[in-house]
Amino acid sequence: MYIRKLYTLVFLRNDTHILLGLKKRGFGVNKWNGFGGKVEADETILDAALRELKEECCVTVDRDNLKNIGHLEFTFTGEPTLMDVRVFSATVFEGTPTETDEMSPKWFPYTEIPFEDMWPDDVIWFPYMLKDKLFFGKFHYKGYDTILNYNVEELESMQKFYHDKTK
Ligand SMILES: Nc1ncnc2c1[nH]c(=O)n2[C@H]1C[C@H](O)[C@@H](COP(=O)(O)OP(=O)(O)OP(=O)(O)O)O1
Repeated sequence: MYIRKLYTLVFLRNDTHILLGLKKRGFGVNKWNGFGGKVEADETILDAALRELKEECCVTVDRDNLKNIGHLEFTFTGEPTLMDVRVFSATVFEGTPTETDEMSPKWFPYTEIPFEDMWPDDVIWFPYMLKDKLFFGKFHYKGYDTILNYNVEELESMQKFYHDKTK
């Protein structure tokens, strides 16, 4: 039985590029990733996603333009925590992505995503996101560099996925 901790992860995209941020401190330092973090006790997942995006790269997204596109679960050998990461994407946003204390943002063409400097799982599930498919990925790590086993599947609908999950 794991202790589930909720996180958000937001990607801004256009037809050719995706915005990633280089993490400047803390968990995942020096890795490129989307923008996100822990969901606080007093906020909804959507509110947390919007807050983290603003805090980390100074961009705001209207909540109607933030689409839940995937669900990721990470477990680690010998650790009681399950990281439950809700993945979002937006193509419409306000503001210019700007460096903050936590993240340094940069647009990458889809053909030049720096997977060698990202979490090892990203190269496995990014193709679903880039093909606009909904997805559920589960990864079990030894430490933070080695994936011991994983499964990724395409989903029909996020609503159905969460509905079925709570049955
Ligand atoms: N393996 C993997 N692949 C892709 N994305 C992630 C991981 N592990 C992760 O943690 N993440 C994502 C999930 C979150 O968006 C961040 C981690 O959030 P974190 O920076 O720890 O949370 P904050 O609330 O911002 O933390 P503080 O620095 O404020 O304490 O990475």
